[in-house]
Amino acid sequence: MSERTPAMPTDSPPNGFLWGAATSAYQIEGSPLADGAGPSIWHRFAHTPGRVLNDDTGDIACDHYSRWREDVALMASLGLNAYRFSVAWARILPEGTGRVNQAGLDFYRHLVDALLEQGIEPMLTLYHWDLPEALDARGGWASDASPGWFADYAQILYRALGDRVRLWITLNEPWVITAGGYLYGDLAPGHCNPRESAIVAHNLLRAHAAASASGRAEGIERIGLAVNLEPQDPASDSPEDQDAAARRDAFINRWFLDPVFFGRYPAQMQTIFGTDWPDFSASELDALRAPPDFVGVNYYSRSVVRADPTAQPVGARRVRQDTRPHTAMDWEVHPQGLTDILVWIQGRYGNPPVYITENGAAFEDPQPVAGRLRDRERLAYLRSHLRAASRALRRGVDLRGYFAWSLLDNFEWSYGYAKRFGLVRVDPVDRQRLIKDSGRFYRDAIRRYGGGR
Ligand SMILES: N#[N+]C[C@@H]1[C@@H](O)[C@H](O)[C@@H](O)[C@@H]2O[C@H]12
Repeated sequence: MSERTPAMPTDSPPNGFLWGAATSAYQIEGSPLADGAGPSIWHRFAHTPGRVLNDDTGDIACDHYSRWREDVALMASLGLNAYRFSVAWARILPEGTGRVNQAGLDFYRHLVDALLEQGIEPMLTLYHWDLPEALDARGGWASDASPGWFADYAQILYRALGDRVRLWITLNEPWVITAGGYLYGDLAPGHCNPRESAIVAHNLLRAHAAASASGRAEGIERIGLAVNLEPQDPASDSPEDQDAAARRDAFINRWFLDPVFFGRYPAQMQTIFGTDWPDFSASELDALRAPPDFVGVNYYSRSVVRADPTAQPVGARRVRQDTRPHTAMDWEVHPQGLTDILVWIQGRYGNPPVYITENGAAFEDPQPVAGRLRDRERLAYLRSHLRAASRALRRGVDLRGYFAWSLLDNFEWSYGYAKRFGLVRVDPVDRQRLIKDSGRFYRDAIRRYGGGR
């Protein structure tokens, strides 16, 4: 990679295109119990020995709860015109329902006002995995009452911030919430129960519908759903591999989008879960229909899929593409998959407005030298994926923005601080911020193609 900023990778995007970065509360804020906040399931999970690499916790994280003014200034210096963040439910409702913690609301109101003062559009995620511990004690997302809890929480935020936040996301990655938290158990709350996971997924969809309706009632006009999407390419032309890829496509890409757009689950879900799949009535399925005003696409990589009856519950497994570059998460670098998945949404769901709400990569960063961090691999990843987004725009996809994951190196869930996705380095000792070369590249791309703030 030449020392000079590489040729920009993309045609001019449409006017009003958002150039942002994304984070989430538990991953960056720290101070999880400050100013009256209640504990979340991630506070408990991270403090459970053995659950997180190196027993890292989000107790400090990026110390954003104290440094938010500095971080807004950092966003402005990068030229961002948008910023996606999440609200920690337990800062607003320490017990999950009932008593509102005004200090929690004030934190997010100050953050939003500071963003607006800098001409940065806030995109607010209502739920990014950190359920109040008090609600998990009452059954959590497996509880039939959970959609109501979520809708009530959402209404509090709509009323507090709806006059200044225009872009709302109900849930971040319901598939990961379900699979990580209730099927595979590597994420909070750490359950491994297929039937419970199917019920949790259903309640998450009910919660999205309830929070969407609650938002409409409050005059909120742009409510989206952020989903992790991953093209599933069969490893061969064999019927077995083709069927395996189709099952994994249903399991990962359509489990949540088909219900919200069509009011039905993919047919493969019954095959995948067998007797663990609940017998949902027609009215229960129809109640899931809640088309989002926009789809938030979190894209990282694709999968090449081979049939494998031992790889349950889908009977399919990923085949590593050893000849291709991979990130520190061992995910193949495959920018064409971003174009493909955006075009897939366009064709399957009627070309809805789309934001790339997360795209980025973890790599083993070099140490900074003379105040510069040359993260060449992350810069190349960003460049190739911006180019891929540009190809989708040329195909007529209604793409309205791109949010890099992530603004800051942060708490990467069960990997702790071992995996770094940031455009900006956060020193593990003093939390000092340092814009990496990838951040400089993004800044230059925004200046040249972004239309500015
Ligand atoms: N892993 N990984 C990085 C990133 C994670 O840090 C985000 O919180 C999730 O929304 C999504 O999984 C993607």
